[in-house]
Amino acid sequence: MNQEHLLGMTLSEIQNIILELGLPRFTAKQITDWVYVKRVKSIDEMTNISVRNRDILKKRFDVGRVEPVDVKTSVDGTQKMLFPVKNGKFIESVNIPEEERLTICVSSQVGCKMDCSFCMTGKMGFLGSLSVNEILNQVYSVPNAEALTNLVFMGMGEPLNNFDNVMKAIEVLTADYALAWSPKRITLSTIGVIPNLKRFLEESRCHLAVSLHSPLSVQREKLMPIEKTFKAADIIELLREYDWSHQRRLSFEYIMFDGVNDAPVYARELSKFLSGLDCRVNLIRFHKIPGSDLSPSTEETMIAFRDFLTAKGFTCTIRASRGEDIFAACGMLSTTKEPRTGIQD
Ligand SMILES: C[S@@+](CC[C@H](N)C(=O)[O-])C[C@H]1O[C@@H](n2cnc3c(N)ncnc32)[C@H](O)[C@@H]1O
Ligand code: SF4
Repeated sequence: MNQEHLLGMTLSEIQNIILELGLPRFTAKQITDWVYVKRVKSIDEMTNISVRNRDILKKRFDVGRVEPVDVKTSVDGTQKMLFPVKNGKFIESVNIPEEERLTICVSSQVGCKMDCSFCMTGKMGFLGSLSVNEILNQVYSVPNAEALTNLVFMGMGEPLNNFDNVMKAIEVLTADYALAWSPKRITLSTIGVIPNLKRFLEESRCHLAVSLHSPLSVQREKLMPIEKTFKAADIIELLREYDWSHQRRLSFEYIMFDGVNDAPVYARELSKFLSGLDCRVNLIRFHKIPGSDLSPSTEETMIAFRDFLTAKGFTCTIRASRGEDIFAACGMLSTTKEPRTGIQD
């Protein structure tokens, strides 16, 4: 039986279905409450809906919750979950505990077509986009799901290449009838697919992280083929049109590659490139991947780079690597072969 899933539907979509099925109008709100707030896994648990009406629902729908088939826990407490998705494929999600927070790093696609030279997910190629159900199932089915405080779209895939489903997932996360999260608890990371970036800025109030990695177009193009189509300079120009001085946060991610983009001249160019923008810069240690000549910068180089940008007035941090021992760190997610045999840093 190919059931449709309730998890992933907005209130108005459920209202339309309720009308179609001839059920009482208030059933829609009861369903969103059971699925999104009470977090039930089956229609039978929706005990304030009559048995007859539950039977009508069950003919076409299920809740659509899927448990991870594998959970790995890092020495630093980071957890990586492997979820099955449609067509026999798999995706990974990561839970990152830190002080008072528990952040989930969700995937938006299986693989990615953007082919950045430093990224394991990119090496998989593009195998499909996740449905709203598959995105939200990560949020509902990871261990400690009810304790999650923040969400980042930094797992597998380019979220702006799955725009409609990512935006609908954000709608559910922030809707009063569902999790009622503040959009400030959500950060979308993108390499800058400009048309959808513009829509994201206009249609959501979530934080934005832009993967920049070089202030120089020629170099960025070598690292990230997207630069041919959407130039970082045009992304910056677009971002300058928005007011970032209030609650919404803009950050730039900058992976530091030894001898490539980590010399003082790059720090100077970067500060000129971003000058006047109210933003943060996150320096990311490169997690080495098989088949790539790139290597991580040294700790001293990263500190000097950070100190330069800080002196120029930027809030600049060196992002702590989390979950490297279980291949859960940024850019290390890949589900080409399961179970994976492992790569070494
Ligand atoms: C995997 S991407 C997913 C989100 C989106 N596609 C993007 O590129 O921003 C999340 C972050 O991981 C970074 N990343 C990718 N490969 C990496 C690696 N090998 N080491 C460190 N960071 C990496 C990306 O540059 C990006 O900033
Ligand atoms: S860094 Fe992001 S956009 Fe680039 S290949 Fe990896 S997932 Fe795709």
